[in-house]
Amino acid sequence: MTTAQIRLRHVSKVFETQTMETHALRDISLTIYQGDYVAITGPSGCGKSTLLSVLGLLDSVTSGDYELDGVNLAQVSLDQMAQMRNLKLGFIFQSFNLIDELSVLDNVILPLRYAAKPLSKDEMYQQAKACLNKVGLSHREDHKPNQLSGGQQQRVAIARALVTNPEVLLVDEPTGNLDSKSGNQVMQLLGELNQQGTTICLVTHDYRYADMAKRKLQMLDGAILTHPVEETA
Ligand SMILES: Nc1ncnc2c1ncn2[C@@H]1O[C@H](COP(=O)(O)OP(=O)(O)OP(=O)(O)O)[C@@H](O)[C@H]1O
Repeated sequence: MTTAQIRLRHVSKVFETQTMETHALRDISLTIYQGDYVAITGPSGCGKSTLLSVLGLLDSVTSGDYELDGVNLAQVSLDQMAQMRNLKLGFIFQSFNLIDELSVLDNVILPLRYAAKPLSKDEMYQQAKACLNKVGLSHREDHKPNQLSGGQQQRVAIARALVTNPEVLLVDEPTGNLDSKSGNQVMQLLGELNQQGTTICLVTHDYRYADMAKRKLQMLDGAILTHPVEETA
């Protein structure tokens, strides 16, 4: 686990409204390595989701540098950034964000329809079916999401995140809407994906789940309090 995949250097994020400025991230320097499993914890409002959005190229930084696989993102166009996001990153959120009108299989296929390199219909179906198999839901592929339990829906969302073969999974409170048994299953699945080589960055309020990661980062007021490994800023 030595190749740096993500490197933030002195990153800050300020949200400005007409009446106030919020310093959501303050001078964050952080390296995430290939195959890493990082859990981010901290009180409500400390900046965890903002950090994940920045890591996921869903939000820009106010200052500082972000390097993804050695590419400084300040030097790429918005189109290139969107391509890197689609190619390299997968997202899992607390709310499953599945489309109820589509079957489970069609939900999982969806990201492939927007891929830069379009696959044939057969390839898309094969890839989506393989991901559903990975999350143990092959037998539900023709169901609609609202015919599944919450835990099953989250596993569909995980299959959808995996279908583009992302190098990094960014995961925000994946168990927030689940009972503890389903939550444990989802966390076990994330652990297996990490063992198979996927880098994981997880935001969680649950310290039991944070303990499953290889490294824990604690945030407070937009800053990272603990650095279990030395950061090169
Ligand atoms: N779009 C926005 N505009 C203005 N302020 C924002 C915006 N998004 C987040 N913030 C503020 O930035 C700070 C960090 O928010 P963030 O959502 O990252 O916290 P969090 O640690 O994920 O919280 P929670 O655990 O409650 O989800 C908060 O003070 C929040 O109100």
